Amino acid sequence: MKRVGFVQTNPEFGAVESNLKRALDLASKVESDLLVFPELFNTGYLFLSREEALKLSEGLDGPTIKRLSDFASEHSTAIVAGFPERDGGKVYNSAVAIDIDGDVKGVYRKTHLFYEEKLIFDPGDTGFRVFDLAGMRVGIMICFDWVFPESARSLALSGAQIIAHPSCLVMPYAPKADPVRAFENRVFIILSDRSGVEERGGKKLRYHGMSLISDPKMNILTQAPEEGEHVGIAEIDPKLAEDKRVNELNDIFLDRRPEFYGK
Ligand SMILES: NC(=O)CCCC(N)=O
Repeated sequence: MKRVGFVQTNPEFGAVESNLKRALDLASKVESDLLVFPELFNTGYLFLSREEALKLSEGLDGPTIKRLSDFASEHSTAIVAGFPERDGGKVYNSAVAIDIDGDVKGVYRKTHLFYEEKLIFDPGDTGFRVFDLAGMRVGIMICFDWVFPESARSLALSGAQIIAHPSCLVMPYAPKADPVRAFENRVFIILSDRSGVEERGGKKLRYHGMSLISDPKMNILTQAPEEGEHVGIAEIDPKLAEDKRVNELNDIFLDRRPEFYGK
């Protein structure tokens, strides 16, 4: 069995140090093998320009990743966390995967940018990736990726037992949809959504929280409320995600007929 969880936070835009501190203080209250932090958890979401995103972005050798890596090795907890990633002149809406010894296994760069993110970030170029974290196969999709069924399906076909879903939900659907994505792929999903309201540059965004952990049969094992900062933990058997059978004659992956599925 493994203990996995989400850390739902309400980051203050641009206040990286205090956002990091609050998230890690919350995370240190639990014992877990894997914790998922929200999309852009260290900076906040409501960037007003690409320049602002470049200014607040960091490489894998930056201070945010260092702090997360130190936490991972001190607590033997693998981490998936969303952050604005700088790579040369590019800036991505990314999520880092860090193993229990603090080893930075890599990043996933958000494939499907939402609305004005298209004016801020470069489109992700990693494709959907599965990482070995704490002895589990963990795939990552970021927020709006969930709308495209191909995201979760690609990760499940690549062997993900768990999908980490760091998010800043401005629409209320993902907490209803993620258990379905879990069921139709027979995987666990950890939705780690931020909460709170951001108001800047004449814009206002309200986030939905409702972080959750779903098992492969659509059971919600734990869920946070819409408001506030919360850690949610569930004890799971990742191997349950390897059983894709519906009954003795049907298997959701062996029965696929991609020749009829179009592009
Ligand atoms: N940050 C995002 O990608 C928001 C996407 C829309 C939603 N699913 O709320």
